[in-house]
Amino acid sequence: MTMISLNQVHYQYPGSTMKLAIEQLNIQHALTTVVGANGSGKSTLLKLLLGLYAPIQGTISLEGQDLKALPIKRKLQMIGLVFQNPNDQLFNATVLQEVTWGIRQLGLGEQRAKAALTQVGLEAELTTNPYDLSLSKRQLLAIATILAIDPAIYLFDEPFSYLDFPAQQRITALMRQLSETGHQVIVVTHDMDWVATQSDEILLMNQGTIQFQGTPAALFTNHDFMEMGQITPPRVMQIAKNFGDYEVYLSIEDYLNRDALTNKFD
Ligand SMILES: Nc1ncnc2c1ncn2[C@@H]1O[C@H](COP(=O)(O)OP(=O)(O)OP(=O)(O)O)[C@@H](O)[C@H]1O
Repeated sequence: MTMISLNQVHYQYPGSTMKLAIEQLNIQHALTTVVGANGSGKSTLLKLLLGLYAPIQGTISLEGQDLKALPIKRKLQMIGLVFQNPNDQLFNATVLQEVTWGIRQLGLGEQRAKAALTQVGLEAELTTNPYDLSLSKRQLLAIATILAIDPAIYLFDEPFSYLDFPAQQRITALMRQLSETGHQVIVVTHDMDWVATQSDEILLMNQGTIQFQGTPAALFTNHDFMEMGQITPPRVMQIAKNFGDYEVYLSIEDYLNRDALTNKFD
């Protein structure tokens, strides 16, 4: 797995008062989620990790190599971002051309395009114009463009906003598979049920800074952090609370096995 390190990274949009300031951060878990209130800097962090924005000061390094010193092709092979809105990512005339575009820039085998489309279930749409697809399928196509390149690090900015339920399940399974095969997956999401069940580690952002780095159980037992991030606990915890049970449950399975779980999170 690729070690991502941020050292004294500062960033500010021209003309904006929002300041991102991360003094020291190492991301080394397979599946990391980034949570926080609207405007706390989550998307900005992903764009800095992608190298789309350059820090005003400080260093972002991948496996000890300074991101800004990496040749562009190498960077594209190391890290890929699925944007929040697929319309920001798609610009070719057909689904196949869309997925082939990126791998052609990198000189990779074009057979990867069809394989990536099969992975997201779009193998029957090769000649469709991306803008004739439903928004859910368009988001799957945006994901396939990155899958075809298969970078070491996948960044997803609120990937579930446009996905229908079967597609959400498909992409969750895919992320799991990627994280289990040596990739690093970093997901920005407001879906706390998903965060609770899928995260190896959570980063909580607040006003451009990282305020918490740890496990789901540690986050969902800390009311100060939840308030800071305007986070509600997973629904299963809210339901248990209605029955007077204030324990930490990350999933329905945790709740059903609650006797066996006693003290698990202590
Ligand atoms: N291109 C930009 N120019 C100026 N300010 C920006 C720009 N993009 C974002 N900002 C500001 O930077 C701050 C952080 O934005 P960012 O999109 O990173 O937050 P976020 O945590 O991803 O929010 P959300 O959950 O709403 O997507 C916000 O105050 C936003 O208004």
